[in-house]
Formats: sequence, C-alpha cells, structure tokens
Amino acid sequence: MTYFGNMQNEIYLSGVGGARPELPMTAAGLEELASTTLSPEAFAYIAGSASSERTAAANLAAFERHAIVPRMLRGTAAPDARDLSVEVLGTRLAAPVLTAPVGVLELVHENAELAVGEAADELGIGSVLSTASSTPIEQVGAVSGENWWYQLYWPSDDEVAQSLVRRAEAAGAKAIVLTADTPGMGWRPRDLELGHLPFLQGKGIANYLTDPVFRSRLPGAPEDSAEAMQMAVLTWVSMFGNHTLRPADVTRLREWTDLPIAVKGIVHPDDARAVVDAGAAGVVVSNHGGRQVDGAIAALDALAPVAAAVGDHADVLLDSGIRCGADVLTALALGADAVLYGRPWVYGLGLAGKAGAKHALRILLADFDLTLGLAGFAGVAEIDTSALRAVSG
Ligand SMILES: Cc1cc2nc3c(=O)[nH]c(=O)nc-3n(C[C@H](O)[C@H](O)[C@H](O)COP(=O)(O)O)c2cc1C
Ligand SMILES: O=C(O)C(=O)c1ccccc1
Repeated sequence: MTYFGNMQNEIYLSGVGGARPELPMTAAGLEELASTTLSPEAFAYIAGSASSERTAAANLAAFERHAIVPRMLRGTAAPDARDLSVEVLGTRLAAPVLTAPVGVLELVHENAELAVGEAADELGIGSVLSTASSTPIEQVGAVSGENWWYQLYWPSDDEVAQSLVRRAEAAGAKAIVLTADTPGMGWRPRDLELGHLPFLQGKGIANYLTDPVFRSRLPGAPEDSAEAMQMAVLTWVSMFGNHTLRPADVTRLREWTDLPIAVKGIVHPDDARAVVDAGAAGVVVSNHGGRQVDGAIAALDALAPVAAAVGDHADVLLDSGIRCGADVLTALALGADAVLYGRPWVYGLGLAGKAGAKHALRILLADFDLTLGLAGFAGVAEIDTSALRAVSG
C-alpha cells in the first residue's frame, strides 16, 4: 500500500527540527505564488474561467455545504495499511485521483506533459493527456507508464478524430475520455482583455501537426514556411470545434477502439443515461472548471443525481473544484469513483517543473490519506453518504 500521508513525517522529521518545503503546502498557496511568477498571459489562461466566473466560484463553494462527520474509536487500519486504491474504467490506481487533461501546457513549461505523465506514474495515480497537448501522444505515452488515458476533442473531420484515437491506443492509452462540453471555447474575459489565444501562435496543436490525416488536409508541410504554418493553424481552427456530436457518436467511437470510453462534461442525469446507453463505460461530472457555461451548476451539485442515474452501469468521475483532501472524500461520498485534479498541479508545474507538479499531487494525496484515516475510514471502499452532513455554506 502506498502511504501518501508519510509526506508529513518526511517534512517534520527531515534533518534536525524539520525542513521548510520550498513550495506552498496548499492549492491556494500554489495559485497565489503562480500569479506573481507566471507570465500574465499564462496565468490568465489557466486561472481564468467563463464570463463572471461565478460557476468557477460555485465549484469551490459547493464543497463547503457538505461537512464530513468524523467517526472515532473505530479501530481502523494502521496509517500505512490504509487502502486508497481503486479501479476505474479497468485501470488500477493507488489512489482515486488522475490529473485532469489540460491543454497548451507549453504556456507554463517545456516538456510539460512528459513531466506530468512521469510524476503521476511515479505516485501510482493516473493521468489524462489532452488532445491539445504541446507534445505528441506517442512521446508522452512512452514515459507515462500504464495508467494514462487520452482525452479526445473530436474534430469536425471524422477521419482526423479516428486517427487521433488510433494513435492514442497504439501509444498505450488505457481509456478514451471524450470531452462533450467544448464544441467551442467559452467566453473568457481574462484572455480577451489580453488578446491572447495560444493556438493562433501554433501552441497546443502538436497532435494535429504530427497527424498524418491532418497533414493530408494541408497544402504544404507546416515546417516549410511561416505561411504554411499559418495555413495549418487556420485548418486547426476550422476543425477544432464540433457542434454535431450526439450520443450515437459514442457508439461510433466504440467501433474505432477497444478501449473503454468516458464522456467528460456531463452534469444532467439524462445526458449521463444517454451516453451510458450508447456505450460509455464512464462519465466525468464536470463543468470544465467553470470555463464553458458561466452560471452553470457547480459540478459537485450535479454529482449525486448523475451517480444515481448511471447506477452500476458506469464509473463516475468528478472534476471542477477539487482543491484538498476533504474535497476528494466529499466527492467519493456523493458517488464518485475517482476525481480529476486540475489547476493546482498546473501551477506547481509552472513554478518548479516536474518536481512542482509532483509536489502539488503529493500534497493532495497526503491530505486525503490523513483526512480519510482521521475520519475513521480504513479505505476508500468504506466511504459513502453517511460520511457527510449537509450544512449551510
Ligand atoms: C488551462 C486549462 C486547460 C484545459 N484544457 C482542457 C483540455 O484540453 N481538455 C479537457 O477536456 N479539459 C480541459 N480543461 C478542463 C480540465 O480538464 C478540468 O475539467 C478543469 O480544470 C477542472 O476544474 P478545476 O481545475 O478548477 O478543478 C482545461 C482546464 C484548464 C484550467
Ligand atoms: O482551455 C480550455 O479549457 C480547453 O479545454 C482547451 C480547448 C482547446 C484547446 C486547448 C484547451
């Protein structure tokens, strides 16, 4: 069993009288430091959400309306025997956490996806690689171990979509996560004020530039000239969004791959039922960190109804607002099998590369491990709604 909580001992017991860690120990601390360290464009892109950002705020506030009611004297497992492991979409993880797919990571670090894939693998958790990665699928797959999934933005050109899926499967991905909530980009004032859209500079499109089918759509090789690269970017713009997708396309996607499929961005129980009926093995309850529909329901508030709708027919994951160990416990108690962790590790990556991303993951895992044990649980399998009491936020 991996004893994530041991990070606490490492800090207090290192040297004489402990050693101060080089990075903040909370997600909020990482964000604050990143706000003064990253370029204004990079920070705005990562921290920003849609319009008034009220859904982004609601994502965090929703967790405060559920209090954990710790149980005492339960004779639970010794700390190093706590079992945090889970199996989701057939993937075994040391803890119920995967890194969320985040595009254009070259804004904060070179070789970013390689660093995150390695860090997650070293911790025994999973990672989800974005279609909008800055490093091609094959290179990331080669260093990310066994427990990584591929997030698909389904281009409006089906043959390009199919090619991306085949490449991911060949590179070793263990599942496909189809993102449904981004047929186009949301209204993002922070980026608009800076006039900053990274893709127009050719960032975050590495998987397209290396795709043989995408390249067959171009008049010339993008490497050949600035004009040819401009054409590639415009071709990307013309095919990125796809407003035509329906649940039946999940069934089509199943014909292209043997991998299990999860649909990300689901908040309505009827949509969850529809994609599971169409063959999805999982749903990711998410509002994209509040970056798409401002005013949308907080992801956590959408969780229990979706979990009830899919029952035992599919696995349920949640993202949008996970910031600490209690958040992971709360999501599991309300029906999630695992969570995706988003912005905080991106800040860690920007602050200190792979070590920073790994630090951000470790503080979440250590906090979750200790919280779980102190609340009276010997493992994640024991967590259910009886762990929580609704309180006014
Ligand atoms: C900078 C940034 C880029 C993102 N890129 C993607 C992406 O390429 N594909 C995707 O499915 N979701 C993407 N997301 C959404 C995340 O996967 C996840 O849903 C979101 O970050 C969760 O919210 P939180 O980070 O506030 O917890 C992105 C989020 C951020 C902040
Ligand atoms: O910025 C995002 O939220 C996002 O999901 C995205 C969309 C297209 C390319 C890269 C990232």
